[in-house]
Amino acid sequence: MSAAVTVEQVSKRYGARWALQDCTLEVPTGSVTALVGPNGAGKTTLLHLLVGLTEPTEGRVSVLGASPRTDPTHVLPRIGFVAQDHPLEPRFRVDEMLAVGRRLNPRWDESLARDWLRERQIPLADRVGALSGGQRAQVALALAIAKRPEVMVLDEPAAALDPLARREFLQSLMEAVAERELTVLMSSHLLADLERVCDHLVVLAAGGVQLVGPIDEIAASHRLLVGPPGDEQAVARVHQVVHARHTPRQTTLLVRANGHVYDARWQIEDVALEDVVLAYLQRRPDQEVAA
Ligand SMILES: Nc1ncnc2c1ncn2[C@@H]1O[C@H](COP(=O)(O)OP(=O)(O)OP(=O)(O)O)[C@@H](O)[C@H]1O
Repeated sequence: MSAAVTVEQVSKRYGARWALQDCTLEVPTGSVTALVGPNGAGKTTLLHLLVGLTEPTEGRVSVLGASPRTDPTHVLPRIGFVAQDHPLEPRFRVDEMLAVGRRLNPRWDESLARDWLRERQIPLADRVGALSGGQRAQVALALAIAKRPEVMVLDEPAAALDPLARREFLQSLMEAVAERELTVLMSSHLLADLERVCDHLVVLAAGGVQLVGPIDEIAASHRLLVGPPGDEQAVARVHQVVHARHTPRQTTLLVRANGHVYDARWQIEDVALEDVVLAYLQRRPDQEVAA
C-alpha cells in the first residue's frame, strides 16, 4: 500500500524544548489512522507539520509526495484540516464562512458544503458563535470536505463534544470517507473515541512514536501472559515484553508475540487494544520502538 503521508526521522524543537524527536511513520493511502497520545505528546505539532503550519527542525515530511512547506501549492489544496477546537470566526454567519472557503480554495465544492449542512439541519443564516459545539464541529468538517481533499487531517476534532455529538461527528466523517476515497489522520488522547472508526494506529508519547501499524495486526499480535513470579527472561528471549507487572504471587506480561506462545507455565489471554496502548504509554523512554 502506498503512503499518503511519510514522516522520516522528524524532530521539532521549540526553543530549548523538543516537541518531537526522531519520529518515523507512514500513513497508508486510503487508511483511517488514529494518532493517539497523552496531553503534550506532540500530536498537534506533528499535524501542524503535515499541513505546513510549521517546519521540522530535522528530518523530512511528505504529503502526497511533496513537502507542505517547500511545495505548498501542490500539497495544501489537497489537504482538509480540522484544527483543534474548530477555530471559526464567531461573528460570521455560516454562509459567510462558506464564502471564505469558496474564495480561498480552487477545488471548492459549494453544493457539497450546502448539502452537508442542510442534511445536518444547520441553518446557513445562523452566526457561528450561536451554534452548539457539535454544530460548529460539523461546520468545520463541511469547510474541510468542500475542499474535496485527498487527505483529511483532524486534530482532536471531537474532544469537546458530548458523547452523542461525538458519535454523530465521527459518523459524518465516515460517510465522507466512504463516498470519496479519503486518507484520514485524526488525533485524540482517547483511543476509545477512534477505535471503532480507524484501521491504523500511531501511538505518540513524549515526542516519540511508540507504536505504529494496522489495528488488526496490533490486536492480533499482543497477548497478556500470566504466570509464575520472576519468570520473565525466557519469554523475553522470544517475544517483545512491552510491559511487566510483578507481585509476590505472579508475573503479568503484556507481550508483542513473535508467533505463537507455547508455554504451559503461562496462562495466555487476549488483551484489549486500549490496554495495549496504555502499556506502550507506560514504557520508559529508552525502550525500543515497535514498528
Ligand atoms: N508554539 C509552541 N511553542 C513552544 N512550545 C510548544 C509550542 N507548541 C507546542 N509546544 C510544546 O510541545 C510539546 C508538544 O505539544 P503538542 O501541542 O504538540 O502536544 P499534543 O499531543 O497535541 O497535546 P494536547 O493533547 O494537550 O493537545 C508540549 O510540551 C508543548 O508545550
